[in-house]
Amino acid sequence: MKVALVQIGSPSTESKSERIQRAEDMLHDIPSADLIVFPELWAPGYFYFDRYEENAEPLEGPVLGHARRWAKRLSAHVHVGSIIETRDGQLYNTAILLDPSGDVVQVYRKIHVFGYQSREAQLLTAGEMVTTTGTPFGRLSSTTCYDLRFPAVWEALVKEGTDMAIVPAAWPAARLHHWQLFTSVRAVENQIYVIACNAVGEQEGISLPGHSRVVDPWGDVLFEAGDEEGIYMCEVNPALVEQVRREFPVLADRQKVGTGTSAIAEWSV
Ligand SMILES: O=C(O)CCC(=O)C(=O)O
Repeated sequence: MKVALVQIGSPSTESKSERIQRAEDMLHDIPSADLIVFPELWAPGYFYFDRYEENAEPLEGPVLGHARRWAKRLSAHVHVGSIIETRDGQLYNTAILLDPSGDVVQVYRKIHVFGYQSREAQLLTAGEMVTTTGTPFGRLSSTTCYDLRFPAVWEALVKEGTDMAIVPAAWPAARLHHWQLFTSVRAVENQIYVIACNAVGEQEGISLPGHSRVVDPWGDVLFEAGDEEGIYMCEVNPALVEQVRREFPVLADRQKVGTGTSAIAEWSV
């Protein structure tokens, strides 16, 4: 399975529609890919909070319209990263996966909206559900950026049978080491592929480092980009998930863990 990571920047000098057009140009002659992945909110730019309202779009908006064409032309699954979705009077950070016919096969609304040096949590409504989708490469799920820090999301994904988690992100350079740590840890603890595509460049004085990564279920980093914009290819073996779980069946040993005074009382008698 060939994965293409579209590590695109969102400079303030470019409008959303210009950026979508530039993404189309970047995709023009990429090598053949089975799955193409974009970063979080790449079209509007994650850190342009003052423009969230004007750059919001319904699910069937310009990003999805273009991505449908890309999926069909390139015969690939396309994960559009995420859009600012306007829905029933609320705004969401919504990730979308398309199949090679251009049909939407997954919608995920970011659960952990971010509030540290970010207005996302103030402006957007949090989603509530994880979803997984069957594909020829196994079950695929989405989790977005800050969700990486919350193991409960990942446990839920594994319960749903996920083999590969796609993580679009706008993760700042100031915490690059956390990005590298969490993308690796989530792959190892859940024995899944983590396919994580980060933004690059600068937005409102925040530096975004790229370093998009693909980590396999054994924790080997198959690919890590630098901080340059570009499309990066990585080969993935979907059969490895089953193999790692069979050889080292750690997930079967997960236990419910008690908390609180009753657990202490039981332990002390
Ligand atoms: O958790 C972090 O450090 C970064 C999160 C973030 O930037 C986001 O969720 O967009």
